[in-house]
Amino acid sequence: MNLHLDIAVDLGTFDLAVALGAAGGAVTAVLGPNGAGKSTLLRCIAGSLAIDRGTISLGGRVLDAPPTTFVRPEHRAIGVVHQDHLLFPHLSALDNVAFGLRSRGVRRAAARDGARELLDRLGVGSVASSPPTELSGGQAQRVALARALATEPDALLLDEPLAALDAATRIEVRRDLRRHLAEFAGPAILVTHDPVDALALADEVVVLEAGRVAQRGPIGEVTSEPRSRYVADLIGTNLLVGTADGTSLTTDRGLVVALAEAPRGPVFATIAPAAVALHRREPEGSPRNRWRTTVAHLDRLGDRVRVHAALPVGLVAEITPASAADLALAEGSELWVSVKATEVVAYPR
Ligand SMILES: Nc1ncnc2c1ncn2[C@@H]1O[C@H](COP(=O)(O)OP(=O)(O)OP(=O)(O)O)[C@@H](O)[C@H]1O
Repeated sequence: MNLHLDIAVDLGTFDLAVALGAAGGAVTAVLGPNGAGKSTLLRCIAGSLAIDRGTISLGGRVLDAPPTTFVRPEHRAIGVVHQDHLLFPHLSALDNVAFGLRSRGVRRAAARDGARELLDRLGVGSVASSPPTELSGGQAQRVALARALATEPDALLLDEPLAALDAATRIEVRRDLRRHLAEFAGPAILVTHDPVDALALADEVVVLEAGRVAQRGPIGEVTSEPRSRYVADLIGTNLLVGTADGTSLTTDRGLVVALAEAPRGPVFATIAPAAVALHRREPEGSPRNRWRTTVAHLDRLGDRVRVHAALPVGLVAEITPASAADLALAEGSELWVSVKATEVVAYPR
């Protein structure tokens, strides 16, 4: 059961144009900054928003293909889990899960049996008779997943399913979700802001920016060769965009960077923040890349300090608090930055 879509939607101030395929049994994470169009994409698949052009099909069945075909949301066999679970407040957890089965014509007793079994499977059987207001965030999210799975959907859509949970619950629900997604035979699309969710849960990643696919592929590939500032920021690495001539690369900010081996033409390049060395005086010896700059700002990140060099150098270095103290770094202070040519990893744009 594969999901295929190639769609265009025009919302006036925003337009979405996306093509993607998601295989049965695979989890595809959709990542992207606020306003990139992630929720709009899910609404199109779920059927709460009709597309303007293109097609959406699931298991070969066409769900939306204007102007001829539009399958209503309740006939799409797609389960949806939202960030805020959206359980019916006047129904118990059990009846929330049974509701979907009832609306598909399953008799009351059988629907409640099915719902009870699912709640047990998801580890929330003990709160079956509680109303949503008496559930913790983690319990409510498990009930919401049970409700989505109850009708045996052909595909699952999860819109930031872990975002409303506290840190400890999030880890627990993420682990359970991983297990349930592994058992799910259809395609699952997971919208998330959190690269940890994508790493833990997804097989494939699609990065959306401004309504377009900026990058896609297996998660390891996307993170090892970022092709947008959004992805580079997400994984915390330096991304250079420029043109290479075989020995060096000139960035779009006018910085010339020596390379150990270089493709020619338009390239991206990454430099790990830990590979950016800082010095109070001009470094001696081998580094071919050395620049005099100032500190634009400093961030403390766990047991590391991230030092942002001013433009046009614009690189971020990651050092220990002890080194930051040795270097007497403060915003505006002068420093030298060096990077070995072998630490610059370039790949074609
Ligand atoms: N019904 C609508 N009419 C007009 N514009 C809309 C409509 N719905 C969403 N938009 C716009 O579409 C853009 C994409 O919104 P969307 O909610 O899909 O982004 P998102 O990637 O899910 O963002 P977030 O991460 O903040 O949830 C936004 O600029 C939003 O204002």
